Amino acid sequence: MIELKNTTKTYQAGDYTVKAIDDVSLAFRPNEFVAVVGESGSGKTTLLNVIGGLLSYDEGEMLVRDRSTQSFKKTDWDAYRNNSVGFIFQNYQLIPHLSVLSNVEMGLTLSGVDKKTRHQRASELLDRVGLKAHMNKKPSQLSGGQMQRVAIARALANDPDIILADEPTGALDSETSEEIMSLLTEISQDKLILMVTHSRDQAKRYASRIIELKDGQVIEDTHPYQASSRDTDYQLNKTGMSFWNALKLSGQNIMTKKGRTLITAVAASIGIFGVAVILALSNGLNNQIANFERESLASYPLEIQSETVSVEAMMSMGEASGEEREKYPQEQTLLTKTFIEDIEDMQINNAITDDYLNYLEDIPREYIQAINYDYPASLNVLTEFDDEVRAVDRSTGGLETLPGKDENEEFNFVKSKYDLLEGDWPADESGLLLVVDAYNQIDTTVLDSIGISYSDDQEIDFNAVLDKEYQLVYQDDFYTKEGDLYRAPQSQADYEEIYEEANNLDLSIAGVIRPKEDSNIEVRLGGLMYSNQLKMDFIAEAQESDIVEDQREADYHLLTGQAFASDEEDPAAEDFQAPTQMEPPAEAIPSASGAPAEITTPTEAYAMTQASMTKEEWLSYLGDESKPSYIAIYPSTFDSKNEIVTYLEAWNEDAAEEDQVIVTDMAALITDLSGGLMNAITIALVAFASISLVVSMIMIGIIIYVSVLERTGEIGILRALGAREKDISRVFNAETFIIGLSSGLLGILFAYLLTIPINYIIYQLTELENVAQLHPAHVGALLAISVVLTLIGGIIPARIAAKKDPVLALSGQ
Ligand SMILES: Nc1ncnc2c1ncn2[C@@H]1O[C@H](COP(=O)(O)OP(=O)(O)OP(=O)(O)O)[C@@H](O)[C@H]1O
Repeated sequence: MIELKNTTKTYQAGDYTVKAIDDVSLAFRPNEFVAVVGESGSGKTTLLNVIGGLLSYDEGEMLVRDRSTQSFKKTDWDAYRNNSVGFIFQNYQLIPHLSVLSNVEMGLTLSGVDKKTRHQRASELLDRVGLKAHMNKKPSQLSGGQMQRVAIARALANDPDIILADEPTGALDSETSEEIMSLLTEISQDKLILMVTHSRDQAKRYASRIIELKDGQVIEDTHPYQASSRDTDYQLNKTGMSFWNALKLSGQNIMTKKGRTLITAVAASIGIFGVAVILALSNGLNNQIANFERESLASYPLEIQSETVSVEAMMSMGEASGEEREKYPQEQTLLTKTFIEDIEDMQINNAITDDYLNYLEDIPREYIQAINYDYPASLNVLTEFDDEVRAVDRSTGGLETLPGKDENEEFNFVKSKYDLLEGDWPADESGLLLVVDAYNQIDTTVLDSIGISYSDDQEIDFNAVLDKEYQLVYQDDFYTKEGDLYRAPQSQADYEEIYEEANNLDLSIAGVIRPKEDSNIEVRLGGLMYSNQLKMDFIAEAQESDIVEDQREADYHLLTGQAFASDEEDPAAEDFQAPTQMEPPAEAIPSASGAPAEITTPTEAYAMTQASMTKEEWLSYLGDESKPSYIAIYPSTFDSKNEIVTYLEAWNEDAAEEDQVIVTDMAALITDLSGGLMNAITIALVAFASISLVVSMIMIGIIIYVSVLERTGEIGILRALGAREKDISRVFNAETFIIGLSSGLLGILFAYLLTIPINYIIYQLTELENVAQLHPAHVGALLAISVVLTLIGGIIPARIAAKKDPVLALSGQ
């Protein structure tokens, strides 16, 4: 059955070594009751543990059913203990948090026997040791003798070949001892029993063979045996514990320390709780921002300008040129950069061709609220003010076209976005609208320009400005031919004269309007708005005018007689205009009825005679250009804007590079900024809260280590029953898993509960509803993070547990 050949086991204790078993050769019969006796320290327990596979021998050989164990790997020893050996200890070694039945079943569980068979076999054995009625009790509810019977039943569960009993009656009174001994005698009918005992009497009474040890050597053997039979078909059935069983085992263990586990889980949940609250808030705020954008930014148009400089290019103006340069250097040296030389490359010339305009016309109408076209032509609008006639100065504000291709469209738009405070909506193009801001204000500079008198302490009645008159003067009347040149009006007398021209179109203020409360249109200065049709008519007239027809022919400026600036001019030349002048920023936000910076006053008209002007620019200014220089597309909804963007991008995909048109999306720019900021704040806060996750992780590690210390005995028993090292770490990983999952769930629960008062407070402060919202994806991720982090925290203690020496573990070390 079992055979030791010159087996030696040496303990290394500090400097000196102890040969606990010294060159022992013994063979055992398949069924006999062997008592091992000897003085204390003679090596009895060591012999038992070597035979039981709990200790490895150093020299010699051990055969199991004639098979050498020298080639046994760790897991083979585990399987050997599980399949072939049953242990009975002096102090019973039952797992306290499992029922009697589960204790008996454990060995079967480890060898993968199914639940039903397990249950049947365990109850049979409990019946055999007379404890069937107690099988659902916990070990602590039994007497010593009863506990030892449970241990015997457990030792028999896997039907092993060998039962190893180390002083099985050492803790029992004599009467109970006798009962246990008769039970063992009965078992020895068909099994090998090796029993360590201090009592020679007991050995003589029950054992069929007595082996006496002294200093690790056999000094007496009453019934020696020579192994003869050859039995070589010994097969090991590998053991293992499924994660589910580990979970059940640890779950039952945790049930014995509910309070502590709960406190641990609560403490560990703080990190998850913090991150969950931050994510809930940032998720909610992002939703709020998205909603806000949907509602408000829908009114921002998509803009197309004939000439534009990309935002990125503008931003690069103050930055280092080329390679990385140090900011605020110490060196007393001057460095060069070539921003202005490079600006030409940064400038985008959008080819607004007829084809492109037609393409814009084909945008499905349901996507669009209005399209606003602005032309470079400048209207000559005059008005009377303090008995003087003056031109309305568009550079300081006052005149803007209404968005919309035709009257229908522009009035739909303006009516949906503005309230009419006084007067009527214009009946035709001669009607102007006076725009005030949310406080009913108009800037004084604008009032000066559009000729409305005011004094600081006096409010102007809306009725006083209604019907105020203006004159639109056509080019033929505005510019007078003098010889080869033309003259722009300069004196008060000139203005008074042209103000009375019969051809002039009479304009008047038809109504006063203000942006609706929910329109999100911000009026900056206030001023006048006129219909698109008015400008189209003016342009049509201008194209037939003398000055335009003559200017087309002439190569010099008809006001000054001087040559024009060339189109191919070197941009680095001295009269280069800074990009801010190329594209007045006011035009970027056309809804702010402010100051589209086109030039109409005498002084500024004079500026148009500057040498920097090209012929083309001057002609456009006069009105010889029917293509818009600026287009604003107002989407009907936030979603339809994306449709429009897709539609416009399709044009660029098909077009050659020079025909591509860059569309500016101010709203997207704002969105990117705000979204990015929100994400940055979230990341910072989550990183902060994650510190507590790390703290939790360390805490879990410590708690699991404490659990390892407490469950040391259990580790020993499980190992004796055949559990692999892997199964032991699995048991503790299961424990961390339970703690991690519960702390994650608790953290989420607390975070969810906290969102209720948070939302209440935010609502009281801002009237924003349900800002803090936990996203299901975040919940899932946080639970996973909680479990993974605690598992990481538990790895080291679980490894310590797995590496524990089973013999030491059994003695509680
Ligand atoms: N883990 C160990 N490390 C070092 N020495 C050990 C260890 N375990 C046992 N020994 C030594 O090995 C020898 C045999 O010990 P063992 O426990 O086998 O004796 P025993 O006969 O079972 O004693 P007892 O009857 O007191 O239980 C003793 O000298 C003991 O001190």
